[in-house]
Amino acid sequence: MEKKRIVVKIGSSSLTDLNGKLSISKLRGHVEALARLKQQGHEVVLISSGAVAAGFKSIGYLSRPDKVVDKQSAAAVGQGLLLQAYADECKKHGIVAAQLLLTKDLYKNANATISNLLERDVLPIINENDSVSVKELTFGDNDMLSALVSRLVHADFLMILTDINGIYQDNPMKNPDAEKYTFLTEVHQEMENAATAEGASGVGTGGMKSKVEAAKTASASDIQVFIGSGEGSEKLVDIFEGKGDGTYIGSLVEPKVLVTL
Ligand SMILES: Nc1ncnc2c1ncn2[C@@H]1O[C@H](COP(=O)(O)OP(=O)(O)O)[C@@H](O)[C@H]1O
Ligand SMILES: N[C@@H](CCC(=O)OP(=O)(O)O)C(=O)O
Repeated sequence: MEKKRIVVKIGSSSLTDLNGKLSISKLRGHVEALARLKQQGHEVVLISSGAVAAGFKSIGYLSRPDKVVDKQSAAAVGQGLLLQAYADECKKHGIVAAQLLLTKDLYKNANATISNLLERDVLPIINENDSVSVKELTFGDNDMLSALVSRLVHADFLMILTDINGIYQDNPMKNPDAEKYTFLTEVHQEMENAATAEGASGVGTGGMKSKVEAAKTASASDIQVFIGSGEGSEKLVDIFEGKGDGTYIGSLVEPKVLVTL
């Protein structure tokens, strides 16, 4: 199989339990799938949310806080815990994990470091440096961060894992009859209109809207995009092979069908 450079983005909704707290068992499942993808010979970069989810309880909040400074404080505590959990799980698969906390004004400086880490078979794990990112200087959310990093490192594939199995014509939480987009060659206007900022879980930022914007940014640079979910240790390999449960945007993965609604 041809070696590809793959960026995997895991959102808060895919890392948390029903109370919005970091779920180590979910994280463990993702690491197993990342390890399988690496075993196939691909270069893998992980963009992981979850710092706020991992930290809010330790600093006295019963649920995920809303105020920016509270989230920044929760992230300051949680990021260390998040990375420790990743490092522990990665070690079980013989993988060394590296942490990169990026800011919007300086993220391009990370390019050489990421490439060097990939050459050394290390798994770069990237998050926004939440505690120092103020409103004017944030990526918005990790969806756009994942698209920009994908462009920076000339990735072939961006896989955005979330709590829903793809992009629907309408938010399925409101409209259960909404149909799903499966394979598209590019983001089109109907899809942009369909994707709302609402997040069902309440732990994510940006909802589907930010994922579609990220998909638009990445696919404009010829990066194949997948947005959806999956189960088990083969889920990322399945996504790579076109068997993922979600929406594909781009022309790397068959079938190359443009769906127009
Ligand atoms: N058109 C749509 N298709 C699918 N999901 C949508 C759509 N519009 C809004 N959503 C919502 O977006 C949510 C995922 O976004 P979010 O909670 O931010 O995830 P994450 O934490 O993974 O970044 C879904 O749970 C769903 O409720
Ligand atoms: N950087 C924040 C997450 C921000 C974010 O975009 O979250 P999500 O929409 O769940 O990917 C954190 O680590 O908690």
